[in-house]
Amino acid sequence: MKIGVIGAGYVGLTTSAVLADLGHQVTCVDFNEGKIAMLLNGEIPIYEEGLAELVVSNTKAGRLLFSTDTVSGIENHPVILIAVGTPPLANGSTDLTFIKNIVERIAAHAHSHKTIITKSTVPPGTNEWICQVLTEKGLDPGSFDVVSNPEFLKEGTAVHDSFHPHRIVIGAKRREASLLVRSLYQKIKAPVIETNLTGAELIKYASNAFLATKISFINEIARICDAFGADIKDIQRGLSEDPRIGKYFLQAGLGYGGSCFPKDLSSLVSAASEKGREPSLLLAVRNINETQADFYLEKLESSLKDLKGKQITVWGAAFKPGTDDLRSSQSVRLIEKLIDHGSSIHVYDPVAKLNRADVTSHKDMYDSVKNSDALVLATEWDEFRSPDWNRVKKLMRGTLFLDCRNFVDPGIVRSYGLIYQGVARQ
Ligand SMILES: NC(=O)c1ccc[n+]([C@@H]2O[C@H](COP(=O)([O-])OP(=O)(O)OC[C@H]3O[C@@H](n4cnc5c(N)ncnc54)[C@H](O)[C@@H]3O)[C@@H](O)[C@H]2O)c1
Ligand SMILES: O=c1ccn([C@@H]2O[C@H](COP(=O)(O)OP(=O)(O)O[C@H]3O[C@H](CO)[C@@H](O)[C@H](O)[C@H]3O)[C@@H](O)[C@H]2O)c(=O)[nH]1
Repeated sequence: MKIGVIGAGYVGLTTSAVLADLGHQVTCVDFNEGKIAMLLNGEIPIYEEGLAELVVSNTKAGRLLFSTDTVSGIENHPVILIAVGTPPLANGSTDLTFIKNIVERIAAHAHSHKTIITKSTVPPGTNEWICQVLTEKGLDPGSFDVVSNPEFLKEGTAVHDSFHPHRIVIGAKRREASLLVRSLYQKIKAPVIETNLTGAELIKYASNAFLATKISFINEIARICDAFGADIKDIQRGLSEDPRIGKYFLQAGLGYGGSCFPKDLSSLVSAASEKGREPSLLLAVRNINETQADFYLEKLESSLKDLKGKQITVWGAAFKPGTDDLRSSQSVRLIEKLIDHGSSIHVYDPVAKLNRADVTSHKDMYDSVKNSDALVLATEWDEFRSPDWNRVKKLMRGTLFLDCRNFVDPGIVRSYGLIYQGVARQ
């Protein structure tokens, strides 16, 4: 099938490469000229395991093209997949500017039947609204279909997740449109859930809200365990053995970040409030996450007495390992709090680039700890699991190690003469 994908970000680029690999003819369009120039040059603008290989092989096979020409992307493809950003506004609701822009362009340049697939995460009611706008702008309702087909990939494992999704959700008004989208993914083995447009939008929001709830739940339990001197890792193990609870998304720590959970939770809160429904659980989930960094800050403060003038090294800046994405990173939230308290910050991340005037970024993890009073592990990259602790201890001025992700063995760290600290760790 001929597909025009609008947006070459984490979702658009991955989806383009995967659809091309499944045998479709894909043109990935982005108005960011720099991004498209890189892609045309065989370079990948984001860090995502396996994506470069997939892009290169499908480009060579002639199934994957890149362009900045949105109009041709619309005119030349019967299937248009929207994967533009839907960032948060200051009040927590969703900024639909990029979606509106593309819908207007579709209205102006759709000269034959179009199946418009919304992959971007959008608030309930948005796809119905797209149908309405297209009709108001003069498109015959029979000349287009709008399908909500939300994306569930995780950054860091985006390619794998796209080939092996837990489910494919398709929201449509007409059976034919739903079947067409099903056929795009014919080669992928996954349960298909068919619903209407708003149902699909809400499955996406409910999924992210539930996962965020699990994380805030375990972080609240960690706060309680910390007060009683219990180890959260034991509680996690005990919970996970019950299949009704499950073992995923119960890693206590600094809390959730990224471009999705914080934004989508706020968007759902906003959508619910607009309809007069008080989302009290979601508000609590968000509140726990927003205050989680304070617990780690207090741990540092209680050990170092005064954070002012202290040199603190932070390992990990990305919102999670496996990505260069810094959006809503909890590590950055903690760094900003430390700066506010007068600490000087040194950062090392194997991939993410934190370019800020008030932070010293290092290319080498050992250089980053030289003369530091404390070392903070904020993102659990593999290379932080068992560094040369001897070297770390010798290079540091102080002895404090704060593990914000419960990632390393406290006994090992202590055996090198360092002080191990965490929330609810023994
Ligand atoms: N990042 C994820 O892990 C993830 C997972 C599932 C769903 N989502 C959702 O998918 C959507 C995209 O997320 P992302 O992380 O890929 O965003 P992104 O910011 O990485 O990429 C969006 C791209 O769209 C381009 N764009 C915007 N308007 C355009 C237009 N009119 N024409 C051409 N290009 C245009 C931008 O230049 C940008 O490159 C969001 O709604 C997000 O919530 C993201
Ligand atoms: O047990 C856990 C699991 C995750 N996290 C944190 O939660 C955040 C999000 O992690 P993850 O879900 O792995 O990454 P995302 O790439 O943001 O993916 C989420 O958001 C995407 C965008 O909507 C969805 O498509 C995915 O299904 C959903 O997992 C990160 O900061 C993690 O550190 C925890 O603190 N504890």
